[in-house]
Amino acid sequence: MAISLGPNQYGKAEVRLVTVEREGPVHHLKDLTVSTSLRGRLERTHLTGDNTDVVATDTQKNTVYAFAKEKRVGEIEDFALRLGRHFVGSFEQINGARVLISEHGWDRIDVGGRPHDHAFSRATGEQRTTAVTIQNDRAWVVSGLTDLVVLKSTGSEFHGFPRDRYTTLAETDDRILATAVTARWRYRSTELDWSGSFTEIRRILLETFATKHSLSLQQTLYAMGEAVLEARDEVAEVRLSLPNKHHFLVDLGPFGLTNDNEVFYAADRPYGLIEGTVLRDDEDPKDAELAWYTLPAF
Ligand SMILES: O=c1[nH]c(=O)c2[nH]c(=O)[nH]c2[nH]1
Repeated sequence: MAISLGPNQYGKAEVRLVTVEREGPVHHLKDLTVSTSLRGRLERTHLTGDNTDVVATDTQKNTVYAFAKEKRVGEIEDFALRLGRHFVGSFEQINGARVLISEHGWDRIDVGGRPHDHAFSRATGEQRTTAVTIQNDRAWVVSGLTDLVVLKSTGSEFHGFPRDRYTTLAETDDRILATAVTARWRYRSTELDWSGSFTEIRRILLETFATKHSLSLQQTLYAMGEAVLEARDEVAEVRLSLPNKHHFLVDLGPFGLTNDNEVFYAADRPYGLIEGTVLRDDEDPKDAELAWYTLPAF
């Protein structure tokens, strides 16, 4: 029986990097979690333990910190591209790299109506993300956001689904719709105004969630992805993962009270999980395959 080494990668996961950029008394904070993975001619270490080709994960971590000092970190996409290209360009045996970065937000503390120069409070759980893939001299960028929690208190219905002997869910033409958006979008280019693009895509996702009258979370998911692709030429495809954060009407009957869509129980789990991809038809599927390889499907 012949046995061989299949696809593999290795690196340092979740390097925590915080930088302070000083503009006189005003400080600018960047708070990142960076993961690097390298691919290439790595049979020797796996098959015999000969580490000649292994760029140590410790070296990968140190490179993240040194790069943060040597040049302004800037946008997470640019930082990830620099790191990935460095590893592939510097080591002949390494022909591919994946760099994942999530950015944690900090808001300036308001003191007497003025944003403080150097004191911050952690923003919500929402994070901005990027996944950069380098393969020889090519690069792909998949950016996104996680945990953008949204709720609309009307403008959402759910009915017309099949009923069998296990179905108890009541049909509704007016329910709360709430979710924590994880969105990732694949860019068609590696040189962009990343921050401007992110801000616009986030705005479009929020606006569409708010304004699209929803007959299902699936319909809302498609509408959100479609709106991004219609407005943003730089985006090739959008993947969304939307947990349905159910808000159930509380039965107030036992207390002799009616519930006119006013009192809800916010369930923690289980939750519906609606996931999907919205695509342009004219894209090369090979690009998508390489850009998403080993990333969560949604
Ligand atoms: O928007 C929804 N989609 C579903 O597939 C579903 N299933 C369910 O029980 N509630 C909902 N809501």
